[in-house]
Amino acid sequence: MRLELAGKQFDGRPVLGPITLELAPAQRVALLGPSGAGKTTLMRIIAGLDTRFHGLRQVPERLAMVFQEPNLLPWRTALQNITLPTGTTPDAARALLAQVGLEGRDAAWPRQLSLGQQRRLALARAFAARPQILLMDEPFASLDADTAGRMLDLTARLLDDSGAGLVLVTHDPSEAAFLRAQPLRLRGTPATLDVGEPGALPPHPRDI
Ligand SMILES: Nc1ncnc2c1ncn2[C@@H]1O[C@H](COP(=O)(O)OP(=O)(O)OP(=O)(O)O)[C@@H](O)[C@H]1O
Repeated sequence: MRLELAGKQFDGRPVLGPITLELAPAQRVALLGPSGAGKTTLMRIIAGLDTRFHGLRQVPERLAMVFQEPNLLPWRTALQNITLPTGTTPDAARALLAQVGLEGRDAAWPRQLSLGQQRRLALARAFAARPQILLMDEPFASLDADTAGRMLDLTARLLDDSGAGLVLVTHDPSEAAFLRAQPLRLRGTPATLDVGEPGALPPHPRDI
């Protein structure tokens, strides 16, 4: 993936300055920075949800996104929430449900699931799309510590198994460290990316 952003404005107000972000296959990065810095704006540009920017965007064919809100289809079962948007088979979807701790909940409606379970379902749906890069915008926010910890474990395992790359938006550097994502800080107005110390890149899981 390669993004060469010349800049991004909202109503004439510059929010993001020149930013170049390149991700090798399976590379993991975390976008950090204070509230309002432009993390979600940058993520939406990477995801292709915001095309009103100056610059160049090259992304692989399969991207999947996990938001803070699970964004499930309310009138579809847990299983259908995986199979319908991704085209994956019911058997593969059941296997993913089991991996995220929702074994046997195929027929549950989203409203019958807790927020933590809904988020795990959204995570299963994202991995069902067999993404080359997973985009996550504060996926562990507003969960209790236990549930957030379990989601982090699960995400780490699914990333290791799939070899997908990661762009994570978070306020919490420890989440980035846990997922072995290189911390990138958005600083200034308009914001640019500070890639930190050279050599700060954590080892790739396959190299450990
Ligand atoms: N649709 C929009 N229209 C106008 N301004 C916007 C829009 N979306 C975001 N902004 C502005 O762009 C700036 C960056 O917002 P953004 O949501 O990207 O920040 P963030 O770093 O993700 O913040 P947080 O950590 O609080 O989620 C903010 O000043 C925000 O007010």
